[in-house]
Amino acid sequence: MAVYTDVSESELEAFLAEYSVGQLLSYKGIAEGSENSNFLLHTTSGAYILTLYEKRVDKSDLPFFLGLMEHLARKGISCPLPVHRRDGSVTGTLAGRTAALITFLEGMWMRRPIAAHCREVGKALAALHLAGADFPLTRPNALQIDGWRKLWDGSHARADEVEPGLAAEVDADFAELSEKWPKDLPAGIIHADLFPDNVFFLGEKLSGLIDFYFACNDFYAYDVATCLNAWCFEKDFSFNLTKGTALLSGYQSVRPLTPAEKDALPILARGSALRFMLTRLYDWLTIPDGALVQKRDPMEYIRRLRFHRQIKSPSEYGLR
Ligand SMILES: Nc1ncnc2c1ncn2[C@@H]1O[C@H](COP(=O)(O)OP(=O)(O)O)[C@@H](O)[C@H]1O
Ligand SMILES: N[C@@H](CCOP(=O)(O)O)C(=O)O
Repeated sequence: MAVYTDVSESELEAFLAEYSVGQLLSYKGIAEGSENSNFLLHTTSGAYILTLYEKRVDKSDLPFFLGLMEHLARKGISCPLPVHRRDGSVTGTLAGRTAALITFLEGMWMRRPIAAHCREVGKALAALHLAGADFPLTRPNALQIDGWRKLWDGSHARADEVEPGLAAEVDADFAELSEKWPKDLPAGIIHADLFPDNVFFLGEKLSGLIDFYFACNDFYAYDVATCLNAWCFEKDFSFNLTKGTALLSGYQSVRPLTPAEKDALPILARGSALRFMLTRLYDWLTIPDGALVQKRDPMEYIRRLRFHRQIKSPSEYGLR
């Protein structure tokens, strides 16, 4: 459960007094998510999400994240909007944490996405890339190879507890990825975490994107690779070519990939799998058992890494 910080009714009411959102009617912690503490709020003016920013969010990045949501919404991307306080600011302090109120988005995330959902996600991702192109702020991706190394340094010594031989296996990935990582591909604002739990649907129609707290500037095709990892593998870790084809053709119907982006897809998919394996591994080894947060299995991403290592051509992802 992602509620790291408890909030009392009286402190929440004092926080809300700075906004023009009416009176608090109810609030409850949201079990889903892993990075921040989230609450669903009902006030006399409607439903809102209250987020208290926790360990992985650098508070100096909040103008980027919240400003990006406003920019994308203005450009027609369906995403939450930060609610402004009476003084015009979009963050305040609550229970000792920096906190923001954002609008509630209707819809639910797909536990078992089908190809039609993957196609919609591909289209939405490309639309996000185009809409972000003139966003004036930038944020380097903290989770590129150097950032991965820091995570790895904190986990390496215990990696073999998860699976014997894992440390050596991942060391070899680092060596190869450092050598082959692309240097020059089309780049701009990327979501960087567009997993199924961050995409809402009403039926088969995509109703919105949430959770921009990993958004940054990086290669667009890296975002595509992350979506292939997050949306197109089955529970048995087989890659679903029909879903891959749907996601990639959806993306390309809005923003065609360049030949260089297509060629880079296997190495980007491998790097993306390594990145998510590393954050999961770090949490797996450091979050105490019994903590109120759902730990995600790093092995799911080791299995993807193993798949990407043996890819010979980007067409194996369903690329046309
Ligand atoms: N704007 C929103 N509208 C509706 N539900 C939301 C919204 N933002 C977050 N949620 C709910 O909160 C959960 C956690 O949000 P998320 O931003 O993914 O948290 P975290 O950054 O901690 O992973 C989501 O799965 C969703 O159920
Ligand atoms: N998507 C990441 C974890 C980040 O969680 P989120 O709830 O913020 O999307 C993973 O699956 O490892």
